[in-house]
Amino acid sequence: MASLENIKTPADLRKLDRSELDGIATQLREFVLQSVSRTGGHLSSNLGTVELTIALHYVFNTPDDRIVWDVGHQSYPHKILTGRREQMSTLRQQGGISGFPRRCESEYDAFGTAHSSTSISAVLGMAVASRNAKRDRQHIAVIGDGAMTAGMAFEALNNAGVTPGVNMLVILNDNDMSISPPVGALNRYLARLMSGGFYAAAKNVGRAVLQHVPPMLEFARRVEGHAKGLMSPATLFEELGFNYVGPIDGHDLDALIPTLENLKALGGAQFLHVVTRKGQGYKLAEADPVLYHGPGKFDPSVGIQKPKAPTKQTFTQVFGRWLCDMAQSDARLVGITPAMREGSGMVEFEQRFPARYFDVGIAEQHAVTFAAGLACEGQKPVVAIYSTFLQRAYDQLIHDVALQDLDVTFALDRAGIVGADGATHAGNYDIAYLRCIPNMVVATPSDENEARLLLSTCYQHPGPASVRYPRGSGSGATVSEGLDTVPLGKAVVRRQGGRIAILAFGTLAVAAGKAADALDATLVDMRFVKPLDEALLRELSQSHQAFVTVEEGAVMGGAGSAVLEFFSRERIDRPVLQLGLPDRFIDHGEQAAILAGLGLDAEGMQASIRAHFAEMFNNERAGS
Ligand SMILES: Cc1ncc(C[n+]2csc(CCOP(=O)(O)OP(=O)(O)O)c2C)c(N)n1
Ligand SMILES: CC(=O)[C@@H](O)[C@H](O)COP(=O)(O)O
Ligand SMILES: [Mg+2]
Repeated sequence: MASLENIKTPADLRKLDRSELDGIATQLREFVLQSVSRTGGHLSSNLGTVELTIALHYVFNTPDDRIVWDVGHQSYPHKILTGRREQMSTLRQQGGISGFPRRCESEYDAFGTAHSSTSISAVLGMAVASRNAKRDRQHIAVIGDGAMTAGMAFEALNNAGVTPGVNMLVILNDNDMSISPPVGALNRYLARLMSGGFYAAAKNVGRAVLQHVPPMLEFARRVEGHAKGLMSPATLFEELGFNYVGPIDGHDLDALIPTLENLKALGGAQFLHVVTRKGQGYKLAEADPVLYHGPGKFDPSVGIQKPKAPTKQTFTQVFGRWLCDMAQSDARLVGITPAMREGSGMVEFEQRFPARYFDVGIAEQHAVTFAAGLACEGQKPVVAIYSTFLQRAYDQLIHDVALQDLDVTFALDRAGIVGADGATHAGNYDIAYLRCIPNMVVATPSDENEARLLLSTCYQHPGPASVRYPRGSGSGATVSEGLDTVPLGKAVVRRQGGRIAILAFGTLAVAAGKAADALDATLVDMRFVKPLDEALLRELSQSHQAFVTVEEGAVMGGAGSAVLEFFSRERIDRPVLQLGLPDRFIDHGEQAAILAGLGLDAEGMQASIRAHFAEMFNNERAGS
């Protein structure tokens, strides 16, 4: 039997006989399961793409032919077949391989992905470049039914369908799931494509043709004609200019391989609809693909277990509870998520307030403008969104919400370092990209209780407002039950100290507090980046010689910059040390370790402050 261990590159795979591939698929699936159970990572989607990955590398001449994995969270089988099997034990850990495709990691990773729905645009760009260079190669986008709901995917299809002379194949990997169950009219349309016995018949297209292998072009025409003959009327994708084939069974190599060979021979703009199951081959994941979408480490023989001891409440949970409480007290509240119900803590809200819950699909831009429309008519929308994904909706935030001063609350989860997902998902830029927008309130809670207070405060503010909080939990502060608010733009002095004032924006306040204790510095929980508590800053500048700003966000343009701008405007001549995230992308790893590595733990802050203000500390020592 052919062994997975002997496949160092796809060329080794291509040397195998077709009959050996089923054995490889079994080993590959088992390897994915065992490996992810030891490292944590995206499981269900990868179990679902085992056969598709084998078929693609078997049929196409990778890496010369380009494969772009949309989102890329389903690319582990691809990593394993392209020389990274042994490195899978380092997946998503500091110094290890990424959980997503990266051009710098392998020549087989044709394009870096992680934010969804970019694959068709990227592949079209590559296909046009190849056409212009008269290079004969294939360009393949593998995109899930969830990722297909984003506007960007349709922008690309719209463009591709009328672009002449491009060799591109879009493979829709339809598992009838996003992270949570799929939503929207497109999902209903895809379900219709599979109804009425059509899918059952189409499933056998490849197998039937394999039995009498005709010359390639004849074969191609027959498969094409057969699949199309089953379709009436033309699919949406045909109307957009693609040659649509499918749906076919994405776990059946006898269907996949001849169909891909056929499409390869045809060239042009091809669209293949493949049906897979999320979690395929691992019963627990098949039964609950949501739970197994992105698990931590677990024992595959028993599956994911509930923690025995109570765990600290996460910021996501604090938000979820607050949302339900506020919805209970204010009938105008509506909650919006762009396809991140679980991750954003909205499961209970959906159950309790189904008519006020909106999962709009992977459609961040639409989510924000949809909220703007709701706000125009007196509803109070809360958009729950990861900091990194709000980047997608920046123009909507400015043009549709802030410019019209609409009452929309943004609950920004995963602000700052996110850990295992790495640079693509890091929420490092929201302070910088939000604080420059007129009308926008930017709140940075320092702990879980502050998060609740600031959510209520921002919600009651009659204009656009954002509250940012990180992945996981904070100090573990007890969270009050009420819906109290705090004065907008007012900071709180948590510790009165000597010559240095540390201004903390957000959850790094805890580490900053320890540094303040050690240095006998003043500690201020700033609460808001905007409006900035200018009165307090003016006052502190009278009594302190130096300032330190601390934030888990990009230093450039961040909260520290806001303080410096204010000092400059007011001609306040005090040195300011800005502590925060440097001007480079920060790779995956464990959150606390990354922060410590950047000098953003208590010891690191202390050391930076001592070094930066060495003269002051030396004089102090000399004077005492
Ligand atoms: C722009 C953007 N929004 C949200 C996400 C979070 N996200 C990652 S995977 C996923 C679901 C994707 O569904 P699908 O494409 O069908 O792939 P499947 O998980 O079913 O394999 C979502 C919402 C993302 N990666 N990018
Ligand atoms: C691939 C993707 O974008 C999501 O699955 C993401 O990895 C979820 O991150 P959290 O685990 O922080 O919810
Ligand atoms: Mg899907």
